[in-house]
Amino acid sequence: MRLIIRDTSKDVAGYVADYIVARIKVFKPTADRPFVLGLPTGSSPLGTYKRLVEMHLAGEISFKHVVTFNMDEYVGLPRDHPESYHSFMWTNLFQHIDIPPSQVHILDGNAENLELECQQYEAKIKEYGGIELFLGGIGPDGHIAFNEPGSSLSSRTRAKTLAYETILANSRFFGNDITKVPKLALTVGVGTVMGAREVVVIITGAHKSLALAKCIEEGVNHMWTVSAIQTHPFSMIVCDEDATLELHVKTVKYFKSIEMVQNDLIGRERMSLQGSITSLKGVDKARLISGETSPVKIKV
Ligand SMILES: N[C@@H]1[C@@H](O)[C@H](O)[C@@H](COP(=O)(O)O)O[C@@H]1O
Repeated sequence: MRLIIRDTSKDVAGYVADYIVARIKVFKPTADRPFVLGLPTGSSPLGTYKRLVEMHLAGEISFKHVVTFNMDEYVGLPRDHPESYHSFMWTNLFQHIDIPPSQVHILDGNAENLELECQQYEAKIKEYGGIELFLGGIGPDGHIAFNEPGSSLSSRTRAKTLAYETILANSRFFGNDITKVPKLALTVGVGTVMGAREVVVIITGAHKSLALAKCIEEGVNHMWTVSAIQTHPFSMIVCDEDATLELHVKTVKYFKSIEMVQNDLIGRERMSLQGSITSLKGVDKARLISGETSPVKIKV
């Protein structure tokens, strides 16, 4: 797992958007072989979505051959409610880009049979050959999607009762009235997220610093479900300085030094390639294009 630390949440958004765009470009998606992207809601990805829209409008990226699967949705909230995750995604991303609506997948929290809805969602992901890159955010209690503390780390898409802390945190979107926050949600499981070929998690703000520390400095633990990322073969957390407050200085220095060494390798790789990156493939190439990681694999 890599930890990328940027000064501000805006820098984090820029980094993540550039990275996703580079990954899509290198993948060269087609109608028959689309790029399958997992997406979160919340304030964490907002800056990234804004930047993705800007890049699309500037003609730098097309989403025509991108298929998306969102992480979660409230149960019982009308689809057109301003706080439904359907509304969130269309308002902040989908309506501004060229993704065909048929390629957008969001769980239906109003489905008659919620269990069947979840099973079909998993089946659909499988049908597309799995998720190429799952982008996530976390709650202050370290939950990913709506996988609240105590969720099984091998869980799949299902209905979940929300933790009181999450209801409280999300009440800010419902006029600070906790009675208006749905208490149940449909969510992909920790196992669904970790089943993606790559996982990228955004963690910003001092209120997430304890979760970040638990996630990377302690063991894999169902009380901090995002910590399952430690078992993923290809993952990255992108955080801001504020989120590092609870980390040991040694941890911060370690991950910064790894990035420094990698940047140095990128420089050398670029020189030896003399501007050509044609010999590189897939993710290695994306990481080189995004300008932040090296095509040379380093065990971290
Ligand atoms: N289900 C969502 C999560 O997917 C999200 O990561 C979390 C954090 O939201 P924010 O980014 O606004 O802090 O909120 C909700 O609980």
